[in-house]
Amino acid sequence: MADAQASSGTWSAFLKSIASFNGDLSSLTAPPFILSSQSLTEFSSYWATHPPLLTAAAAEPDAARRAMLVLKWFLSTLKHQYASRSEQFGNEKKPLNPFLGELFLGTWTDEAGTTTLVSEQVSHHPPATAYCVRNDKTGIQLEGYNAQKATFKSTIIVKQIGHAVLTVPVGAGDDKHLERYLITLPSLHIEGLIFGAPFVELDGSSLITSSSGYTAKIDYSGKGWLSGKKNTVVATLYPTDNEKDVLYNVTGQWTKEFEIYQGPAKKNSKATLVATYDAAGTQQTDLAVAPLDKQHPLESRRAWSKVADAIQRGDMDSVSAEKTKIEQAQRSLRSKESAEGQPWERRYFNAVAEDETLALLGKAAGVPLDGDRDKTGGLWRFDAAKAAKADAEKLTDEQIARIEKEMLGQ
Ligand SMILES: CC(C)CCC[C@@H](C)[C@H]1CC[C@H]2[C@@H]3CC=C4C[C@@H](O)CC[C@]4(C)[C@H]3CC[C@]12C
Repeated sequence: MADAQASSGTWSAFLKSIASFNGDLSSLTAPPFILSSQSLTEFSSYWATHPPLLTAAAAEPDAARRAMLVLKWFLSTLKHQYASRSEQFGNEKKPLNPFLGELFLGTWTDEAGTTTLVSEQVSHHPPATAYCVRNDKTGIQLEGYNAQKATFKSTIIVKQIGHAVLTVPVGAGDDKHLERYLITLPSLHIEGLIFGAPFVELDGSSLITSSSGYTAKIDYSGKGWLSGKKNTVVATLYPTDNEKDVLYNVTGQWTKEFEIYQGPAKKNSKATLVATYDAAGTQQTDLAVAPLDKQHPLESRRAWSKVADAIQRGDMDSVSAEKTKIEQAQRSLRSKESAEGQPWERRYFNAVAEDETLALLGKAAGVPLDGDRDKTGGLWRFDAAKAAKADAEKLTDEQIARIEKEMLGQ
């Protein structure tokens, strides 16, 4: 509390500044206690905090049940995606604004096998992060990208732009194929701003549409809405062409517990209960990240280590000095690139002209065929050949020093 007291002056100045802000979240100058030493590239890891849930659909023979398991996994990610910072620190924080080419790489190892994450900042203007999560045992893959559009109306309102695609290898023999799920993202707003303890609440709805012909529609609400409880979630799963034929429904809170029932909600009873999920009680698998000295120089924690240290120490002069080094190096690199007509080459992703999944499912999920590329810098897709090349690369000490100088101003 002493902290909040001491910074209450800066907090009201901060509130005034966001009331007149222009939609660019990275331009907000937040008071020290709200600054996170974690960059947005790290947030991609929230998609697989429970690899056994992510991969569960691969072993399920029934297509409708697979769609239900995918919905369950998606809902299980929400707590970490949207509430983990406020639960850990007592408030949401302002993440570091990634630089173009920033990477976040890691591995989960558990009963689901080995699951790897690559996350890359693929666009700077507008800022967009792309990611790919791959599981070795099942061949399940999740890829996607996202950007945010913020507005201010009593509080910070954030619309997520972008989508994710989950591919699940299913069937046997002649029927072997990849089932696809196109996933859209909920919108959110910040609550608790005037009390100096901001946290995320989800609102609106999102969809998961599958190539097997099912759609899940997920509705989000908070305190003072339908149920009056915060972090409320209600979902229905139905054949994409008949929203009235509800096969499963979900009700609960994405930070606590939710139940999955067979059939429409009006028939919910003990007898129709299919599964329950305890978000608070389910153990997550920790992501293993290489030690700093073994990381690529553009990996997030290594690249931002001086800024992060300064944030930990509360040394705001060093924070801004160290940030400026990276920002200036990035600016001169961009002008060099445009002078030479050589744009920055993404390490794991390509901006593609069109995409099969969007052609197939985009309409049902409300995702435009071009993947909103004007707002995300591209329709970004993972490139396995690039990834294999990147993973095999060995940098010499000279190369590392050069990257650190040219790209990070070190
Ligand atoms: C703390 C307040 C006062 C400052 C504003 C912080 C803003 C920039 C933060 C608060 C919550 C954050 C969001 C929380 C969770 C996610 C899900 C993740 O998959 C993509 C990024 C995204 C969508 C974050 C984007 C940045 C965000 C909107």
